[in-house]
Amino acid sequence: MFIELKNVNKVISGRQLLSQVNCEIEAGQIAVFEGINGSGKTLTLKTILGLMKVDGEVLVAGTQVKPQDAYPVKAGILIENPSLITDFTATQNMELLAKLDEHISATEIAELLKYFDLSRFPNEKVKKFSLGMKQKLGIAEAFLGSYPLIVLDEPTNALDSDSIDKLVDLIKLRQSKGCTFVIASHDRDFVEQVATKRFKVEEGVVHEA
Ligand SMILES: Nc1ncnc2c1ncn2[C@@H]1O[C@H](COP(=O)(O)OP(=O)(O)OP(=O)(O)O)[C@@H](O)[C@H]1O
Repeated sequence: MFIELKNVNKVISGRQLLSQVNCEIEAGQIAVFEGINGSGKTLTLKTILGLMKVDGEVLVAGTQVKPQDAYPVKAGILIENPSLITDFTATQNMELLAKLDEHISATEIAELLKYFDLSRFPNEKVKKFSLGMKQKLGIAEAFLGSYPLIVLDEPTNALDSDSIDKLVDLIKLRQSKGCTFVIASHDRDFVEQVATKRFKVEEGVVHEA
């Protein structure tokens, strides 16, 4: 099993935000967590990535996830709003992220930016970008480095339908090369197109759909 959550609980200020979560995701799956706003999708993704301390056990690629580590799980990540430096251009943002991994080449950066139609304004700072352009840059960053795991929180937010089609194609291409995806989304059309495994999240309870 590539990802395992065993009896995971999270309580903040007396509120049970994740309740006895058990789930298993095999390598190469596109696992989608669905649920209404505030149901616990983002918290589940953060748990998998070790971005939040929880009670219970979290395993990724057979290793216990330790939130106290600097970079607990190596993955491509788009979680909540893309964390972009708005005074940088798209390329500069990608180059900054690429510093984490010596294998990332300038060609890979250029190809991803071109794929998401972000190379038309090479000197434009991100602060001038539209919401959709920022979202696409956040997605491009998540695909950078070809990590075996990519985690995307509401990736279709602010995207036009052509961009969603491109995202779907790229997810499927990477899956065909063995990448595992964990996605939170309430975009039903998108979920129908990509999901190979679906989980419903309701008030912090996760069950397989
Ligand atoms: N740090 C925190 N402290 C207290 N409550 C929190 C914290 N983080 C999240 N919550 C609460 O936990 C619940 C689940 O949050 P989560 O962000 O996982 O929702 P979600 O399913 O991703 O929703 P959305 O679709 O709106 O993104 C929400 O009620 C939220 O208010």
